[in-house]
Amino acid sequence: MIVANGITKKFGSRVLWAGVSFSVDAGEMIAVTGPSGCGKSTLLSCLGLLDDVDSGTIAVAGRELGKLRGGDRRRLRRETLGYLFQNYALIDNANVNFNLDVSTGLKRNRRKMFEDALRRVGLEGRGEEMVYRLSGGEQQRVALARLIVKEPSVILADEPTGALDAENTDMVIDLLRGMANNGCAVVVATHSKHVESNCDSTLSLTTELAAP
Ligand SMILES: Nc1ncnc2c1ncn2[C@@H]1O[C@H](COP(=O)(O)OP(=O)(O)OP(=O)(O)O)[C@@H](O)[C@H]1O
Repeated sequence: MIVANGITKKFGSRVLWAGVSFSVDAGEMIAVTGPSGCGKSTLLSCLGLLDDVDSGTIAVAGRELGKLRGGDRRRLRRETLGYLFQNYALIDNANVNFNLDVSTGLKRNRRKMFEDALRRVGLEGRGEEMVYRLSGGEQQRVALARLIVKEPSVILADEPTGALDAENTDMVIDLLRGMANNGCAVVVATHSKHVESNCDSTLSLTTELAAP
């Protein structure tokens, strides 16, 4: 589902990572680890068409990202990619259900789908609440419910358990695992050994490459 071949990313003269190759199959969940600043979030952004690598290639669902232009990039983002990033990308000034609605397209039985997703993230019956009134951890779980509704083939999760307590951390791990078991390729950037131990494999980035 994801194949990265010899990818390198620099900011100015600073090399974040160089010659990195890995693949993530459908049904697989991998952890991306490494010290703060080593480029985990940047890697997820490159996989998710939010940034570009300097060299090497990335293919997602058989499409080479560097060759995609406007409409094709948008389509891949909309139809294939699911993001669970630190700002959650929620619409604060709207209720929870509205935020789930933006990812459903033309799917039927939306109301039932939303209720089911909210139940699975422990927010049963909270669909009418305004997002700005929710806690950080609750907002993170709304973002997760949005992924459950969207059913993407690829999930890019950046420190998805950062704002959560132990119980909710396990719920997030279980849900991501469940989506992987349903055929999704899941990439999780994390500092948590617990999250890492629940993944199938680990891609470890180091800062050694960044030394001047
Ligand atoms: N657009 C940019 N321009 C210049 N430098 C950038 C840019 N984006 C990120 N960086 C730098 O690249 C480095 C890697 O950032 P990134 O957020 O990918 O690290 P990370 O491994 O996810 O860190 P953390 O674990 O702290 O979240 C940082 O030093 C950051 O300041």
